[in-house]
Amino acid sequence: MRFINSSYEGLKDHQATQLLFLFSLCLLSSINIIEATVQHLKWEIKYEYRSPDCFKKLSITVNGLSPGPTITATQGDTLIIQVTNSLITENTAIHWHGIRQRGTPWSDGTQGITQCPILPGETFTYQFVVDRAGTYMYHAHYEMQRSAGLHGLIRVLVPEGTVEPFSYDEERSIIVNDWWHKSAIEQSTGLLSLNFSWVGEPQSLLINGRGRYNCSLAGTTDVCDMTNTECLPFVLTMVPGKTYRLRIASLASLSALNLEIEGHDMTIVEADGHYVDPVIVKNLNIYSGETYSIIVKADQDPLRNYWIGLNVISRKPGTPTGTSILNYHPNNPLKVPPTLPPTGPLWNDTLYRFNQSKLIKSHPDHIEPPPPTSNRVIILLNTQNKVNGYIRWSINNVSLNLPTTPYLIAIKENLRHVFSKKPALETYKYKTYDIHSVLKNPNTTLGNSIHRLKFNSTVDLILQNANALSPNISETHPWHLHGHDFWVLGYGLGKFDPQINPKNYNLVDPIQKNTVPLHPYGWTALRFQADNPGVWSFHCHLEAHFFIGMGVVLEEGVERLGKLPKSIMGCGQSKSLVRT
Ligand SMILES: O=C1O[C@H]([C@@H](O)CO)C(O)=C1O
Repeated sequence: MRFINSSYEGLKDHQATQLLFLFSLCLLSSINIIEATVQHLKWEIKYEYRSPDCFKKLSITVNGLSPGPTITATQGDTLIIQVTNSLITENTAIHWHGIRQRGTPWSDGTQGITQCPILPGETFTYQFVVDRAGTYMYHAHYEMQRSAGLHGLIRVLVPEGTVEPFSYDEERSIIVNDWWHKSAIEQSTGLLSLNFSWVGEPQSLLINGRGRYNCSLAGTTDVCDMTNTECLPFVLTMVPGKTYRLRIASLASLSALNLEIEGHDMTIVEADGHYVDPVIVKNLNIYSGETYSIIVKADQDPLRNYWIGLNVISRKPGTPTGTSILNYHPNNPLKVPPTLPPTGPLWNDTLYRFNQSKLIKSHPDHIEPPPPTSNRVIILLNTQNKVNGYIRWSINNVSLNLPTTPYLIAIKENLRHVFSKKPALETYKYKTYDIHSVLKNPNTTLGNSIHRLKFNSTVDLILQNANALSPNISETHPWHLHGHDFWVLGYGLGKFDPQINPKNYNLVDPIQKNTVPLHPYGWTALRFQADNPGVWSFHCHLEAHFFIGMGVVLEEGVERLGKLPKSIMGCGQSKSLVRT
């Protein structure tokens, strides 16, 4: 067992238990010696001025970086991440997106759900095992801090000696996201105002934290400077003839994105930590919260550079193409390609996106088939509504309002009265709902209910899209499930028919994911096993949509958990628990 920068001192009880568990694994493993590493990371979260697209703005950094440092670990490693909140006036919490947190639900990092927020000046320690190789991400899960730049990538490598079902010479990582010049606070205040103030389309698209705003639009050179080296494009250098694995993560707040590498095919080989039956595409649609690995060959004209273009899809674009340079070594990295950057597919070509979603299947040698039937089917209707004049998003006519006492603590410590159990999700009568029309009465209610799933049961979640508050608008919503992967059984356009559509589910080789798109006016059918004791949110990964209610909270097997760490407590009614 290797220890990186580690020390036993100061470990909490549950941390010690986990180490003991790792030791036992080493002892028990007489055939394969499991080499598990414990990595200690110390992070400081801070506001700092940055100019990722030439426009100077406050960004949230991790140890001075936005995007934050990439975490690289090997399957089976334990990560101990000590997060100090130096935001001065804001709380924070960090979610490890795609890591299932088996046995450590209190480290999921969802404020209001699994923990109290980390107060300014305080330090909170996350500890968890990365139990499956793949590409994941981390990001703030507090208010709208993710869109201020608190995000980064997690690479979990396969154990030494394990062969992946594809080969490459080298690998690189790419984070894509959208960027506004209005702060996250301004955006969230606008969303919570009676006179709803919507931020609109992003000013820039960033690739590895770099974009380019046309400063002549900014009106003043004080805040926008196109000679600032911070906004030089990201350059991906490739050696002619070599093959590359690109790990791509979307940390967009709002935009569905399309990534194209001019003149180069992409072979999709991994999605959300699962191997894909390889498919070749000209460009990749990627939704907020998703990760992919693609294989790209440097097999084009080595005498020139090429554009990597990032475009908004699904919403009417108001943002220029984000660009990076694919540099063929040894050309000058900043040699401008002689062509125009890719403009991507038509933004409103839903069928194109729908068909690409359907292409993603499990790799034939890595199929873990889903249970053939489920114990419970929950249809989740996605609607845009109003509550006393405020715009909200709702699921089955309830708009989620997180309680001040996190659910995990409330359930385990007998404080269940802080939230309601009703209404049960299945009681919503969606049968007569016309998904193609604007609601005549858009009023709905706020709720903080939690939905208990029978431990180890198999659950189908059917996401159903509908028209928003304006006519002829149905948005794309990427849905993310915490604590689990689900099988993607099917996508459809139109209204889900519980009698007919399940007959066409893919039960043979569905991909497993943790984030999946719900296409405009369509449905997406998922199946998962409720086998991870804890409280888990399932929500739209668009920052603004979750912020105004678009999610549900699920619970399973909490009674099986041992004592909760006191470090997650201290807010709402859990204040009294830390005093005792
Ligand atoms: O949540 C949203 O609000 C606006 C619009 O529906 C109301 O202005 C928009 O485009 C969203 O995605």
